[in-house]
This record gives sequence, C-alpha cells and structure tokens, in this order.
Amino acid sequence: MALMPVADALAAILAGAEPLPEELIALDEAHHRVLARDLAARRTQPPQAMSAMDGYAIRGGDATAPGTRLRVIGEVAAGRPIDRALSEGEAIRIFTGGVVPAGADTVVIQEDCSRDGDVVILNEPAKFGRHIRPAGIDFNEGDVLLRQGARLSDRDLALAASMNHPLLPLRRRPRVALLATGDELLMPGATPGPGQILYSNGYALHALARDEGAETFDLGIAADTLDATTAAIRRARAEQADILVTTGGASAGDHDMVMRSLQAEGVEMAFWKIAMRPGKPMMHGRLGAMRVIGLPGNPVSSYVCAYLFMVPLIRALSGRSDVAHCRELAVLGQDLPANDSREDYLRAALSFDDSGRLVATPVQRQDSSLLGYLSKAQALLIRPALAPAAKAGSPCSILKLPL
Ligand SMILES: Nc1nc2c(c(=O)[nH]1)N[C@H]1C(S)=C(S)[C@@H](COP(=O)(O)OP(=O)(O)OC[C@H]3O[C@@H](n4cnc5c(N)ncnc54)[C@H](O)[C@@H]3O)O[C@H]1N2
Ligand code: MOO
Repeated sequence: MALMPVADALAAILAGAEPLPEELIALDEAHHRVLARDLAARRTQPPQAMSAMDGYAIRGGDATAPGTRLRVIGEVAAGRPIDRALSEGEAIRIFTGGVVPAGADTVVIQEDCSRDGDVVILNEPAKFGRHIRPAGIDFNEGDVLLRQGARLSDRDLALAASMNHPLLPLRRRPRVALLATGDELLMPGATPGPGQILYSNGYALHALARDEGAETFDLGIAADTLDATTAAIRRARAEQADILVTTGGASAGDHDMVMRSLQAEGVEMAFWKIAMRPGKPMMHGRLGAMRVIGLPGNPVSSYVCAYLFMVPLIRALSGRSDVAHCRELAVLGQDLPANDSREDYLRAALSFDDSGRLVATPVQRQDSSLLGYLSKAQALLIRPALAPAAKAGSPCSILKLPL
C-alpha cells in the first residue's frame, strides 16, 4: 500500500464515526463528559430582583438629599422574602441575596447609613437603581445555555445546577482497549535481561485517552505470535471495545504480527503506512463496530500518532463538536532544512520572545525512540510535506500537547 497523506488518514479514521448512544448521568459525574442535546434553563435566574448588598431597600425618589430619614418597617434575608410593599418614607432592612420588596427600586449599603432606633438616616443621596440584580439578568427560563457537543467544564456543571438539571443527557464514553505487543517488553519494576526493555507506551496512551473522556482497559502485552495477538483482538471484541489501539508490531519485520492478526480476524484495513514522521507504519481498519488503530511501537511514534488520530476519533465517538486539534501560530526558534515528502511533527519546546511572540524550537533530538526529549516538548511543530527551508523567526503551525 502507498503512504497515505495525514489528512486523508484522519478522514478515513473519522469516516462514519457517529456519536455513541446517550445516557442520563448525575451532575456530579458529568465533569468533562459531552452533552448529547442542547440544554435549556428550567428556571429564571435570579428568579426575582435581588439585593447585591447588605443595606436598606428604599424608593430612590425618597432619598435624593443627604440626611433623609426613613422608617424601617421590616427585614428581608436570603430565602426569607417579605410580603409587605414599601410606601413613601419607608425602608426595609435587606441582606445580600434577599428578594427586593415590592415598591423598592434601590438598595443603599449599610456603610452609607446610620441607624437611630427604627429609623435609618441616609448619609448620602441614594443612586437610583443601585445594588439590585434584576430578575433574569443571568438567564431566563427556556434560554439554551449549553450546547449539544460541548465538553462540560467545571463552570458548566455549576451553570447546569443553577438551570435546575440534576441529570444530564450525555454521550456514552468510548471504550478504548489497549494492547501492547513485543517479546522484549517487561513491566516497570522488573529487572530487564539482555535486550529487554520496559513497557512505557501504554502509560501515556491510557492517560491521553482518559483525558479525552474515554474509558480504557488494558489487554496487556501479547507475545509476537499470531496466536497471542489474535487472542487479544478477540478479547477486545468480547469486551465491546469501541476502539482497539495496538502498539508495536506494525512494521514489516518477521515478528510484526499485528497486520497479519487483524486481517486473519477479518479486519478491513483502510490503510497501512502514512506519509508522516514519526509514525509511518500506522494502520487503521474496522471489525464490525470496533475501530482499530495500529500504532508503531517506537514510544514517540505511538504517542504522536495517538495524539493525532486516536484523540479525534475518541472525540467524534463522544459526540464532541470540537473534534479537530486546534492549530496555533508560532515563530521558529531556529533555522530548519527543507522537508521531504513525509509531513513532519517535530517535538518542540515553547517560549516567548521579547515582543511576546510564541516561539517553537525543536528539541535537540528527534529520533522516535527518545522519551526524554518527548517529555521536554510542549508542542508538535508541523512541517508540511516538501516544505522549503525556513529561517528562525518565520511563522509556523504548532499543536500544543496536553499538560
Ligand atoms: N524495514 C523497515 N523497518 C522499519 C520500518 C520500515 O518502514 N521498514 N519502519 C520503521 C519505523 S518508522 C518505525 S516507527 C518502527 C515501528 O515498528 P513496529 O511498530 O513494528 O514496532 P516494534 O518493532 O514492535 O517496536 C519498535 C521499538 O519500540 C519499542 N516498543 C514497542 N512497544 C513498546 C512499548 N509498549 N513500550 C516501550 N517500547 C516499546 C520496541 O522495543 C522497539 O525498540 O519500525 C521501523 N522499522
Ligand atoms: O515512524 Mo518511525 O516513527 O519514523 O520511527
């Protein structure tokens, strides 16, 4: 198969990726989940005009001169309204969050008043309408404040509560199964023998997928045999994974079993090998409802490909309206040579120059096995295929990596 351009590969992965079914979830479980429908307010907020301060509710027209004396006829605290209306020459003691009584149109703060028994004396003329929050100044019943496809922030949860939605219609979270392959891999904490290395890729991939709202489960490390890899693919299906992510065994070596096992299980391959660096030997296919992303084993390649392809797929299945990564503009921190025909995603550190411009500087080594350098990078600097040489200070596109 020919190398596929990155944009075409992403389009193939996202083709037909419809949002998963909706479910009703309690508000305190809804952080970072995705709304399945527009959400309209079930009430008006504030429901009545309310005082923004502790002081006295008055009629502004009564208090245009300093020294005005008004008779205090009652008290309103938050949650304890009064059913008496204010008449000329009267005031009502009011506290923050109290419902402004009928007839009042202004609140004077207590610091600007003196009290003499049941009389309040205004030290300064009142400013008409001050310190009152009108009914509905935040929102009105029926207002759509949260949109289908929104990933709910912490502030959105407070807003939904205020709109009186204890349960929210959310998309089911995608289930992502992670399978590592490789006879040489050992879990951290073990003492590697000759040629053995520690399993690392999955830690970043689980975290990345969960950060994007997926539920993840681990299929462990399969030996480099057709049987072991095939058995793990079957387990992913049995566990009803929406996405199976494999790492390693993706290239052309005698021990690279992933492609063969996927095909033996009936996966329809959409592509194998992309015109990008890192991550050329990446594959994608489908087995029924399960989508498979076969990532290269090199740790940097697996992470960069997961970031570029797995994340948008998780977002699409989650029903998010913002599926694509957001490219940002920066300037190059150093000269770069012309690029070849593979789109390059250089790992880059970010800083600001004296004029406040964002500067992206590739980390010193770009080999796709180097986790130390990946961890130093805050962004991917995109070099399009066949990009000409570029000087330090010239504009470039970046994708910021998660913190
Ligand atoms: N003849 C060719 N050889 C290679 C090609 C090619 O096109 N033709 N592509 C190269 C590129 S580019 C990459 S990237 C790698 C990817 O190969 P595989 O996906 O088959 O990966 P492995 O060989 O299984 O592993 C590569 C490397 O990464 C280590 N690894 C694997 N899994 C993990 C893990 N979970 N945690 C940590 N490290 C892992 C593995 O031990 C190897 O060192 O192929 C090139 N070869
Ligand atoms: O794609 Mo490989 O990731 O260039 O090393």
